[in-house]
Amino acid sequence: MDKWLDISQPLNEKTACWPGDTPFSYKLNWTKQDGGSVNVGQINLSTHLGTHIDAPFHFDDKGKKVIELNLDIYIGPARVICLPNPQCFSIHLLQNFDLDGVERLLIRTGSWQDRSIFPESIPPVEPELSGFLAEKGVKLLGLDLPSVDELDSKELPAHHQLYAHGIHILEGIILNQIEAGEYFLSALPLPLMDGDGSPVRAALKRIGI
Ligand SMILES: N[C@@H](CC(=O)c1ccccc1NC=O)C(=O)O
Ligand SMILES: [Zn+2]
Ligand SMILES: [Zn+2]
Repeated sequence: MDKWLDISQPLNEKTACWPGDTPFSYKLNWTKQDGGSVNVGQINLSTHLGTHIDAPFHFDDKGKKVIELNLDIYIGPARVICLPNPQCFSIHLLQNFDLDGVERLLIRTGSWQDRSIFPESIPPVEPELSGFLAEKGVKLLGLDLPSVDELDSKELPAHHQLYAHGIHILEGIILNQIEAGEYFLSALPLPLMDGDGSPVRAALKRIGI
């Protein structure tokens, strides 16, 4: 039986955070050290910190909230492909891969080298890629980057176009140790009733070898 491979960013105060957004914090409200019977902590963080999924409500007031998202999107077979340091994610680049029947596509770019620093710029997903991926059957796109759009984008065209084509978004995965191939993915969001996004514990298990 193959091991689960953790592809999540560990969460602590140092986890790189979107500029101006809420960083991670954890504190103990009750402690054994102070005579309590248990340690009980409290966490505070942005819903878009670290490895996380976006709900459509993130960029559309009428969009689905996290609790409404189908769990099938986040559990099941996934293909990992390597695209080292792309300028952008275009149809031109992706058409070199056989993606027929791929439901969950995870792309390893290695573009975010120093995880302790939030990147200054990232390769964006070209909005036209959405239709191309949807035709292949993709319903989840995962990147080792903090967004699918340029970081200063206000219109978020890739976010909108992906969802318009039924493709959900997983951001900030760590794939440095993951070779291209077929895996089983588990990356369930928290049951946040009003959530615009959610941190996930993302993990892969090798299949088919
Ligand atoms: N789209 C990004 C997050 C994002 O855009 C964002 C996150 C926190 C604070 C501000 C943000 N965008 C501001 O224009 C994401 O999906 O994680
Ligand atoms: Zn996000
Ligand atoms: Zn996003």
